[in-house]
Amino acid sequence: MIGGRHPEQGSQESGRSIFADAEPDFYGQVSPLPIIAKCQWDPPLFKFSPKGLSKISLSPNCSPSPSLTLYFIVIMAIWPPELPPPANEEEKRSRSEEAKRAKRVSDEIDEAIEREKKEIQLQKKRRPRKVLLLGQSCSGKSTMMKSFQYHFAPKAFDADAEAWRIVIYFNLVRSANFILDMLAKYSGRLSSSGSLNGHQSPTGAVDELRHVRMRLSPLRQVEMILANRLAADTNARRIFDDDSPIWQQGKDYSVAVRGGSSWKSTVTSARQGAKASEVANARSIIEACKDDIDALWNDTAVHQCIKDNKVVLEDYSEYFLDQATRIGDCNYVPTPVDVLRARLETIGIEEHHISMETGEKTSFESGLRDADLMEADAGQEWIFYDIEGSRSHKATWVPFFEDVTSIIFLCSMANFDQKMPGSPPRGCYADSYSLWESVCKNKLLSNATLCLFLNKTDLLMSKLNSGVFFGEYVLDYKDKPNSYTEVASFYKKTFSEVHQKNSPRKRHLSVYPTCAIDTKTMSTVLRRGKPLLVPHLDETNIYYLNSQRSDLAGVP
Ligand SMILES: Nc1nc2c(ncn2[C@@H]2O[C@H](COP(=O)(O)OP(=O)(O)OP(=O)(O)O)[C@@H](O)[C@H]2O)c(=O)[nH]1
Ligand SMILES: [Mg+2]
Repeated sequence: MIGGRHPEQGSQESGRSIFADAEPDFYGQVSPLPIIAKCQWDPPLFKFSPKGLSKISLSPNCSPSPSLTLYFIVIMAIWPPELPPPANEEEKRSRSEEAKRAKRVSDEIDEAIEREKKEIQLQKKRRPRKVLLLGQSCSGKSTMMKSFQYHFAPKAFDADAEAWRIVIYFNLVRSANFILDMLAKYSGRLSSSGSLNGHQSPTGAVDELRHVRMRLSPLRQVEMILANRLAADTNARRIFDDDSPIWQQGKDYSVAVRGGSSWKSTVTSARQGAKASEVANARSIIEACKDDIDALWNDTAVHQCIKDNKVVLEDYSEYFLDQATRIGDCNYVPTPVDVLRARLETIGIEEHHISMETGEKTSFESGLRDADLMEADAGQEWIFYDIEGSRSHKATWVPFFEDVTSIIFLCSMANFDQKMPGSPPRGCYADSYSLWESVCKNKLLSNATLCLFLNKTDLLMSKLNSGVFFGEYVLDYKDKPNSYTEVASFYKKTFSEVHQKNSPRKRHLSVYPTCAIDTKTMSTVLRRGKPLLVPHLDETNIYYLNSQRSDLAGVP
């Protein structure tokens, strides 16, 4: 139905008609309001929408006076005029035919409007959704991206698992060698009574520990092979940090890749030749060493040494060392959690294209508000820009990302007791806080929806439970209770205030405590946008490392 009255009441008058030959782009533009009719004055000045007087819209090219506007409003209200009853049968028939024709035109216009609406919606949907991942190094950006892929593009995730296998081996071997280095450093303190730093090894023999170290010596070569395999094929860099003592920094070097996902195809493509046999060789050495790695890691003297000397292990080390026998098995196939745990440092800006396979709802687009959840089509493309942690600070890249739809900022809640290198070094909490502040106040990013993921809830919990005091490192915390709920609430409150104070415009901020390696809770966050909000935190609902450490299934 178009116009103010039904067409049967009469619609035509010579020279003027409210029935348009209305092409949707009558004014050479795609209008969000459906064009329903136009006045056929020459030149046409107005177009009307079907929803009555309130929705009359003007051609962008004309600016009529208020009296002229009023005139058209009145015309719309009274148009078309009442016609006198037909004088004879022929006139009645002709009017009826005219009405039918008008109805046909009306229906065609309705259909065109509907088509136009659908097309616009489709175009909006087809546009790739762009998400910027920001945060300190090691805050979990790449892991969050993998988690998104795991939930919404599972086939692509599975296809990548083979490439991650090499990273997993590398992480395991690197961790074992790190422990060996630490023991070498403290071997001077191996006392004649057979104890390490005064702590008796459960085997009762430090000699046995020495033998284990000797049997694990081929792992040096394996580490080099895997590092070269990952690095050489991928323009990667190996970072040698000679100045930092490895037993404190946990990083004598790390391996990183550049350039999105291309490294995965290069790593998996070489199935034959020298490189493939090198990797096969490395695998059999790992298999031969797996029980010794396990024995080393389960030696209480090793753990005591870590504790006494405040040695910081990489986040992934405990997990992979716990899983040494499984990973070392010749039939080992990486699990999703193994892939999420695998660590490969990002260099520069990585662009990841993820094509939605499930067509499920995701909460990412809308700033995680329930009301706006997006029903994505299968095939919907997402582009994640994963920015290297240290680069996140230098906002030179910002102008390239003005059109991103969402920003996900990851703040690790577990590194508050560590220091960022630099001169002078500053605490990781302060560093993340200032990075967040600069993201919030950036005008060029002000149109993007903002999500803050307070990540590594599991590590925060185990750290607080082990007796590390948050208030000792973050003075603003004062003497509040050293509990997970209080600390997480503190993070939420202070970071929300920073956003409120600095955002160039009023916008919604969603804050979520997350554990990026936990597939179950991440499913809730990513799919429903309704995870465990900090004010209502229930500690029992949050996954944390239990005594077995490898059990990830304990999330209710
Ligand atoms: N325990 C635990 N580990 C996590 C969590 N999130 C990430 N990790 C681990 O932390 C390590 C670093 O995560 P990444 O995702 O590589 O960090 P990133 O922010 O991309 O770091 P850069 O690439 O250096 O900028 C990986 O080993 C992850 O498996 C978490 O919530 N809990
Ligand atoms: Mg990364």
